[in-house]
Amino acid sequence: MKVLDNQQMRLLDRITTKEYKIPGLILMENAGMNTTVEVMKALNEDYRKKVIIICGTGNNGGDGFAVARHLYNKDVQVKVYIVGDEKSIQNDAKVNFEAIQAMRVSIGVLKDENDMIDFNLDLMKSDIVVDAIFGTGLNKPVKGIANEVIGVVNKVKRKIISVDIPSGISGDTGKVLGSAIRATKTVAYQLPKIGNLTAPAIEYNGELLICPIGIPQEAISKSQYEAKLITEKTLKDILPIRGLNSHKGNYGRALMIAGSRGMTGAAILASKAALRSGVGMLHLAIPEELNDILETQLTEVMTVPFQVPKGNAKEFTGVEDIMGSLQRSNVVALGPGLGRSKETEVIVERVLREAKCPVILDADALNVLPKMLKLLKKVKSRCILTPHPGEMAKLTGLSIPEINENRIKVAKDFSRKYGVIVVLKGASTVITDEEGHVYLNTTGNPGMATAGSGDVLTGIITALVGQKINLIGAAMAGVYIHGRSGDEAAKITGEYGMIASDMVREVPRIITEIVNKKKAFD
Ligand SMILES: NC(=O)C1=CN([C@@H]2O[C@H](COP(=O)(O)OP(=O)(O)OC[C@H]3O[C@@H](n4cnc5c(N)ncnc54)[C@H](OP(=O)(O)O)[C@@H]3O)[C@@H](O)[C@H]2O)[C@@H](O)CC1
Ligand SMILES: Nc1ncnc2c1ncn2[C@@H]1O[C@H](COP(=O)(O)OP(=O)(O)O)[C@@H](O)[C@H]1O
Ligand SMILES: [K+]
Repeated sequence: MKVLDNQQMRLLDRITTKEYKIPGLILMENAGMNTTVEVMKALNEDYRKKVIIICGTGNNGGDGFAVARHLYNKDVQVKVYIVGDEKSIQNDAKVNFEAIQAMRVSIGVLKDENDMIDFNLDLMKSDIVVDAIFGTGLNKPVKGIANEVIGVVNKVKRKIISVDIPSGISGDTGKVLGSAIRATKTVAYQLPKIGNLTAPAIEYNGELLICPIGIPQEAISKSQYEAKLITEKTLKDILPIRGLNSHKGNYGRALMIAGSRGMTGAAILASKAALRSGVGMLHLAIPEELNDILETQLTEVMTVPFQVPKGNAKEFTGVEDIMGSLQRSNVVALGPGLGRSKETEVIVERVLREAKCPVILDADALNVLPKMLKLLKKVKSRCILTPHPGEMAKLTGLSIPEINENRIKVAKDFSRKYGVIVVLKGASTVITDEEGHVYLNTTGNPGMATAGSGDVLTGIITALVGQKINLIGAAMAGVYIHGRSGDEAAKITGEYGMIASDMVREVPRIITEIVNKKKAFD
């Protein structure tokens, strides 16, 4: 599914009205009708309940007036409040405004402090609030009376249904512009906006519902978009069905360089996740002193023990053992639990210079990467980087808040600048490629914020690349499966008690489920 920014949504609206001759008023009517259905569900047929509809002076407010008209016709107790000057209401919104005036729906206007008294009283008596203050037209920080209204609405803890996007959220970035409504449910029209899906705004949507409003499919298929959502359907096109006559050689020979004293768990998690995601053969390069413990823990993995010098990193001859194994691999992943030592620097540098196969860089490989960023451009094959915002901050020199306020742009810029695929982790993981494509993940939950969770992701992506899935497909499928494994694990343990191994356990079942659906479809 496409995800649009404000301008792209406006363009799609315009194409619908101009080229497909569907008047904006019809779109607004569909939007109003669909939102009314959601309000009716929230009312649960209890006609004693009161609904307040807060409308801005733009088309988002127009949708709100249409909702008011339909609810009023159904004998629901409705009160409309307009934030701003009603004289500035125009076009389609004005048609709906004049209709509710003619129908004598109760309307109040909020222009200054004095108007807040009645509003507050009505708000206290209300059961449901419909938020139609700002939609995709929000273009500056919310101030004055609108800011005050948002503040009090958030405090009264009513059911809040936001029209298109919670008012105050930037549809372009998901950033809170001053203040924003914290909705219980958001009814987004036709396609989600970036702001509906990216952090930090995902906290504000409540339940997100995408409702059609009558924009023609042809117009949507031709429309420009900022990002695409990764869904189960995306994966059906990515994950191959295994040939009956296939053998382990068909599914890759992956090299994982992970783990160090005190961080063997990272190597174990990444390795198990890779095996559980179907890689044919997995070699794990680890310091020799850890070989016994890892061989005991990882029955199916072949270890590549390497010597770590006691003193001078220049005497790190063990790196040649790793490079030898690299020559025979069709994917290499490095970083989980590797430590931030001089040896790690040597390993990362040598891999970037010598690898002929795709390279996946995570954790400590990313931590030492700022010293040798330019090498990324020299890699013979392609790279996937899987930073969390902290690692991204080191890679870019930006602060973590700067990254989180503009996740898509930051990832996109880095991908373009260095010619790599970026998987910027966190709630709603963003994936970007060298050509500026953006993909947003829909799976996962806060239970995944637990040590080792990222190592599992690295393992899954490594296995998929090993199985010769193209890199961007592997990154997309990897984050989706990883998030679903978190969602499935949370159903059993809950978010508090979930640990990374619980996620590994769920991976095979999720992959099988998707591939089986694909088989049934084929
Ligand atoms: N055919 C269509 O297009 C369809 C569109 N649809 C709906 O329209 C919505 C988009 O409508 P929109 O473009 O009219 O913008 P909207 O979000 O209502 O806000 C604009 C108003 O807010 C004002 N304003 C902005 N920022 C402000 C601030 N910080 N503080 C104070 N004021 C501020 C701005 O003022 P101005 O910039 O003019 O000064 C203007 O008055 C979309 O989300 C969907 O719900 C559906 O009906 C389907 C058909
Ligand atoms: N709130 C959340 N919602 C969805 N996914 C999350 C959330 N918090 C963390 N995750 C996911 O969990 C993983 C954590 O990775 P990372 O921060 O590298 O952890 P670690 O280094 O401990 O393994 C990432 O894939 C991230 O997207
Ligand atoms: K809104």
